Amino acid sequence: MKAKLELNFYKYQGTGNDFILFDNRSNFFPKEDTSLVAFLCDRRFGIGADGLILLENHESSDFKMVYYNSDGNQSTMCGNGGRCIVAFAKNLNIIDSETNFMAVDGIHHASIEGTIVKLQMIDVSDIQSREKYSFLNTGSPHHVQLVSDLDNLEVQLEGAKIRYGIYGKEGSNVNFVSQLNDDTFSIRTYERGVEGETLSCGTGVTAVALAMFQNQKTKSNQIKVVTKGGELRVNFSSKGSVYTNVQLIGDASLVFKGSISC
Ligand SMILES: N[C@H](CCC[C@H](N)C(=O)O)C(=O)O
Repeated sequence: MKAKLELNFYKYQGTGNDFILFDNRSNFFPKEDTSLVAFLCDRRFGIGADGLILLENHESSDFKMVYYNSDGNQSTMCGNGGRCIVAFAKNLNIIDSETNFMAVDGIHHASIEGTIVKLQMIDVSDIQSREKYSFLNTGSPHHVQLVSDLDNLEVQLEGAKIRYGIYGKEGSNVNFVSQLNDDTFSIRTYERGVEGETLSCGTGVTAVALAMFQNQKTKSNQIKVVTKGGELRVNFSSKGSVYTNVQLIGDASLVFKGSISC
């Protein structure tokens, strides 16, 4: 018989990508219980979210981020989740306006002003360009493909075909893109581990900005990306095909807090 848990949680969203966050500095959370994570993320039977994030102590940085997709499994870096945990750490008075925190892909510097969080992403140096798409890793794996009619695309269907058809069990996130003007793109993303379209995907937005620059669709290194959940900006430096000082910038805020018995 599993012991009853009374869990105090915080619900955050970053441009519509939504997460359940726990202050797990006391290590109370049963981190191997994937069915609990999937239940909490369930939009009918649980709280509902695209993912779940634990904030934990870390010996040499302000805190550690542990990320789970809504399927219950721990996964690779989440850019929007990274922006939300910075807002969470600020609200917990763990940080002021700047921070360095540990995540699955290493240390991230970030700053927060109001609800706008600027998150440094990993350097990117391996963008694989094919005839119809690019593949790169911005902390999570991303397929990036320009399409003609983004608004009417069946993202669930077409995204799953690519996620399973090209990338197999390991999978990839799948981003469909249209160019609005020289420095602005619109995207829709099928997210691995959610196995569906999310309103935005931070590592996906970052991947689109870098792939569009690499493929000479833009000359700007300050890119605006329009998602269903709002606008994000990606700034970066480039030297040849190496991208550094990659900054993901946008809104992240608390929606509500609560407790759940399970
Ligand atoms: N679903 C992604 C992780 C979360 C990415 C997304 N929520 C973001 O904001 O970067 C994966 O398993 O690769």
